Amino acid sequence: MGLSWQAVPVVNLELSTGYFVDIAEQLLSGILDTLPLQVAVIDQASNIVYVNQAWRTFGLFYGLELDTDWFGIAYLDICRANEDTNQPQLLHGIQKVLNGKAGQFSIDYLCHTPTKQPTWLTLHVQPMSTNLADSQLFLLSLTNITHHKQVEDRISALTLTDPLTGLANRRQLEQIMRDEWSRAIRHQSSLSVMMIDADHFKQLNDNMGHAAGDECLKKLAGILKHYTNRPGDLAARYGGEEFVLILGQTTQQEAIKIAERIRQKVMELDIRFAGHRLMTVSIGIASLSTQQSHTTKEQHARNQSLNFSEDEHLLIEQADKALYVAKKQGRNRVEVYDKHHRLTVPLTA
Ligand SMILES: Nc1nc2c(ncn2[C@@H]2O[C@H](COP(=O)(O)OP(=O)(O)OP(=O)(O)O)[C@@H](O)[C@H]2O)c(=O)[nH]1
Repeated sequence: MGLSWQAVPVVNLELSTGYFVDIAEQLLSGILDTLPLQVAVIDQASNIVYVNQAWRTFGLFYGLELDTDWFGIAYLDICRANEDTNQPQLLHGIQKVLNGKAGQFSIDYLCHTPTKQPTWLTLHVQPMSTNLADSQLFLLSLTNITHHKQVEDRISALTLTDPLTGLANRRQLEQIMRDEWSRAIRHQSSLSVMMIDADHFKQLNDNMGHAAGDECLKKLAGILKHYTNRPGDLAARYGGEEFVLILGQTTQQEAIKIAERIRQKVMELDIRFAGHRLMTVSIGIASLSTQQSHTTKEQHARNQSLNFSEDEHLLIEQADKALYVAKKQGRNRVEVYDKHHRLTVPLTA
């Protein structure tokens, strides 16, 4: 028999209770099977008592048949078998709801199926207010949020990346600098920062044109990327024709070697402008040695009011001063922050 919303109240009056329940069940399962989100009902032991069509369809990606008998399978066992990201939090959260210790639980997690691209899902579980069964039932839903996550990732890449060179932008540089600075202090390890500036770039632009200037910056960025491959390293465009490298667990001596290689590689690009002039870079280096990070850690311990956010900019400021000296000394050279102006972490009185 066909069913429409208008038809329900009219036929309702003449229906026996059993027949009405039958129609209501059809209507309900029709609604649940039409939903794009995956719905299951589980009992207190997490055993599945109902799944909708979207749930069955998603089962195909695990290599299961559409008519798989889901009933009686413990959902927590499924979670344990799939070593998805956030599995411990997922199990813990569901268990808390089943034990009545939480009113509901939601989590976003990355789900790996053997036959589908990794899929981001939001899992939501909460008790149902129903007296249909002796035991408490719980509604569990899975919503596919992969598309939203991809958009989110794209936006965050755009906000953290320089569009011309693909290197980190200043915002990302500040975040990573903060992390690497506190890591160096915590582990009393070395940390170096390098500031790199293209020489006579105004002249290069004027002579070759702005578009060619852009291409030169991209080539320079490619070299910088090559020397920042280790975890804790970052190459960032600081602005215009100025770049900053963060080199985690890198001593001053190691940073000098890297800087010299970068300087050589830029010359090997053999970009010439204004007749004969070779494109070159000037580089300033500042380093936090293991002793200095140790001292800084002690100072921090002594004085909790010391402001970390002021400290983390110190190396960039010092590298900038060293770069200024490199420019003054004639360009196409590497300078280290002056020994006589050793890294001094500000101490409050
Ligand atoms: N093509 C291009 N040029 C840029 C970009 N950003 C900054 N510049 C140019 O870089 C030049 C920097 O000039 P200056 O600050 O005078 O420095 P310089 O000519 O390199 O001189 P020194 O640093 O002293 O060697 C300016 O002409 C800017 O217009 C960019 O994204 N693309």
